[in-house]
Amino acid sequence: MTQMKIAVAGASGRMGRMLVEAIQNADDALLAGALDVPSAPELGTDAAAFLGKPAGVLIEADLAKGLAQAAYLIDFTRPEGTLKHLDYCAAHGIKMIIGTTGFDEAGKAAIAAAAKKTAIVFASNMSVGVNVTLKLLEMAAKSFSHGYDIEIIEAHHRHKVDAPSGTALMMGEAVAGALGRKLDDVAVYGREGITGERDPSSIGFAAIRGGDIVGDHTVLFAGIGERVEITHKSSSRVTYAQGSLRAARFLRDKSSGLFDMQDVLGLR
Ligand SMILES: NC(=O)C1=CN([C@@H]2O[C@H](COP(=O)(O)OP(=O)(O)OC[C@H]3O[C@@H](n4cnc5c(N)ncnc54)[C@H](OP(=O)(O)O)[C@@H]3O)[C@@H](O)[C@H]2O)C=CC1
Ligand SMILES: O=C(O)C1=N[C@H](C(=O)O)C[C@H](O)C1
Repeated sequence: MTQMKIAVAGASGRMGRMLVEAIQNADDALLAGALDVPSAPELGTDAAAFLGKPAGVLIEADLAKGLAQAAYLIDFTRPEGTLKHLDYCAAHGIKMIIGTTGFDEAGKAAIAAAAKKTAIVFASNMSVGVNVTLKLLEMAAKSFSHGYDIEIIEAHHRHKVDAPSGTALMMGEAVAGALGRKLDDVAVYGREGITGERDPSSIGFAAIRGGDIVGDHTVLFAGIGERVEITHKSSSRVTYAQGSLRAARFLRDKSSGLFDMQDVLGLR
């Protein structure tokens, strides 16, 4: 089988490096390009230099140069970066795997529109564990639909810029959907001061930031006399990188369409 020619955006970032390493170690993938912002100190250097084994691929800021050889772009950057890459990829038929979080509604609509021109997997969490947990949450939410308060607690490293995490929001969507509620109508993002008693239909979010926590998520169903907690903890970013490669493999035979990791993992 031919190798997938994959470029990585944000190549010198935490996820970018994980992805470069995963591609270098995969028999069915070839690192075909690397992008980063013009101010990145690593610009112009070999994307795999940090592994001590150069790939012969330089980190570029220019999209035409960085994507010239690529059939896929894996993008874990920031919404404004991803949306710029999206336009280019849609215009040039480059498939995308988008892991970036923190999009507003307009950003999500732009991704859906681009998926009419190229194939895209877009998911706030690429790990198998989190995606299976989403199914467990749907089941639990249906059983705890009355008499249980639902709160979502997430913890991440000190460098994370968006809150709540994309995963916490996906978990909120899964739980709200199973209960026939709209997350926008019931979400409570943090509490302070005289808040009044808890609205029983609400879904609360709390975000913790500190140190090098890779990503912890707990959904709490709190009743009278008991509580159930469903928790996922990532101990390494490798799970996100491997999930992204699975997503690229899933896109091999697709030329357009918007998919998520539930599609990739056959969980829908
Ligand atoms: N879906 C999933 O499974 C996962 C999603 N994520 C998400 O991925 C994203 C990146 O996370 P992480 O790797 O930790 O972050 P980092 O900050 O370590 O990496 C982001 C990279 O993108 C670059 N970048 C920043 N702004 C832009 C821009 N406007 N255009 C292009 N590139 C840009 C950064 O450059 P510079 O450092 O110079 O600013 C950096 O190289 C986040 O949104 C995070 O939530 C993370 C892990 C898993
Ligand atoms: O920024 C991170 O690190 C992570 N971001 C994703 C999110 O916002 O859910 C996925 C994972 O939790 C790590």
